[in-house]
Amino acid sequence: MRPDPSAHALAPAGEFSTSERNAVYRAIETRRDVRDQFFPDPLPDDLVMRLLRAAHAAPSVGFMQPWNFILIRDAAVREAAWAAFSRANDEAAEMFPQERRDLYRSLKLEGIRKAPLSICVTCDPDRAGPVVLGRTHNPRMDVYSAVCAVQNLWLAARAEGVGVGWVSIFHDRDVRALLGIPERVEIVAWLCLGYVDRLYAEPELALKGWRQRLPLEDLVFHDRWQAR
Ligand SMILES: Cc1cc2c(cc1C)N(C[C@H](O)[C@H](O)[C@H](O)COP(=O)(O)O)c1[nH]c(=O)[nH]c(=O)c1N2
Repeated sequence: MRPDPSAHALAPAGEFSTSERNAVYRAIETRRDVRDQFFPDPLPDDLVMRLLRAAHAAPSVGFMQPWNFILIRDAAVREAAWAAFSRANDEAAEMFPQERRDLYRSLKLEGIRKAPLSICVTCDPDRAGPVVLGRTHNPRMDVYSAVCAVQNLWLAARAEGVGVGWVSIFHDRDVRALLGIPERVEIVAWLCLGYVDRLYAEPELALKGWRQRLPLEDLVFHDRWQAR
């Protein structure tokens, strides 16, 4: 039976108070990718559930909610993930020109062993059947939806005093084998989570001279693409 739409009145959008609005922007602007500042203390289950509920509140194409969240607390699994990272990171280092390679190698690019919890976020393209509202002309839309879930979790974590670090320096096949993820399911993110009490004021990669934030005005076009 179809739900009766008239039974669902629109709720007032409501205004955010100034402090609520400031809090949202503060979470956005001070969120950081965390690699090294994790405390080892386990995250309470109710906190993890709040973060997952934030992720699950994300927008998704055709409301397909294609995500799964694999919670990884087992130190042996995290150790194996770190080994997979380490192999991939050695390969990655070789791909940069010599003058960048030493700087690359000096960067800490994961917190897999230090963070008490990892979450692997996946995208199941079959979650809502073969034809999905909004995905028909761009099959990547399901993965974009899963990335929205990651960002919701990341911002909620910032407000909870929990650091999050996204690690993508892996061969897909290594993570797939480690966690038993079927071929048809896409691996979207490996996230490291743990309490933090200090965060860099700017992206660590900027502070360490890897790459600087681009001026926003260079990225905004009006009405059409502008060659610059
Ligand atoms: C899809 C994706 C994948 C990765 C990242 C991010 C995203 C969005 N980032 C984090 C990235 O380096 C970081 O977001 C930027 O440097 C900006 O810093 P803040 O996030 O603002 O601290 C990241 N960082 C890292 O140390 N190792 C990694 O493998 C990755 N992978």
